[in-house]
Amino acid sequence: MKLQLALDLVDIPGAKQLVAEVQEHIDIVEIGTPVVINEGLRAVKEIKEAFPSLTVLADLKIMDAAGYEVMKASEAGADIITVLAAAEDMSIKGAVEEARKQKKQILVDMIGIKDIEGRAKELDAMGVDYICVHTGYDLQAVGQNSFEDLKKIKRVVKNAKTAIAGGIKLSTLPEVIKAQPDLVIVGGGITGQEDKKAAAAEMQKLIKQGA
Ligand SMILES: O=C([C@H](O)CO)[C@H](O)[C@H](O)COP(=O)(O)O
Repeated sequence: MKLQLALDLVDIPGAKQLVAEVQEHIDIVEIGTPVVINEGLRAVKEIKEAFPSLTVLADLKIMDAAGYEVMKASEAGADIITVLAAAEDMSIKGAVEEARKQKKQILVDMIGIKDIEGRAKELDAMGVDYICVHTGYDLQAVGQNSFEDLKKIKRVVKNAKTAIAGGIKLSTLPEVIKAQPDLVIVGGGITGQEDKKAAAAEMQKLIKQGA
């Protein structure tokens, strides 16, 4: 089980500072969608150059023109690129094909999907690398989480790795770990803490114990 730090509410210098602080306690650093919107793929490039040994995920949430966008994110240095599960199958397949060419990986984000099991089975058959259940900020605000959805995908996914994102905190991490995802994605649960390094270290410890 791996820990991914999601960076959403920072600029490039802020991202570098944060990664420098917690890097020994995380496996993957995510350049979040708001950062890509504000700073472009330059954010991916600069973080990869500054921290070459860390796996970098570009959270582009691709919906169309997937092959092209995966190619551009790959050129910027992303190791993993996100595509939305709601995208057309043609787009998912295009993303997987381009990622194979570039020796990169695709994480599919299930945000907004209603038939979790059905879509996860289809995505698994299309050869995606990760399937991620995700409660976005807007549903976190009304108290939702993806813990049950994680159990659902764990039951049906045979090949892809499983991941979970959305409002995970130190207090809820043990419940997440029990369901044994391959990847736990945490943003505010680390970046919103006063002592970010301590929060990341504690999460890493729990994950290592539970893996
Ligand atoms: O993907 C995300 C969200 O849609 C904003 O881009 C976040 O990175 C993801 O939800 C993890 O962040 P937290 O919910 O703060 O843990």
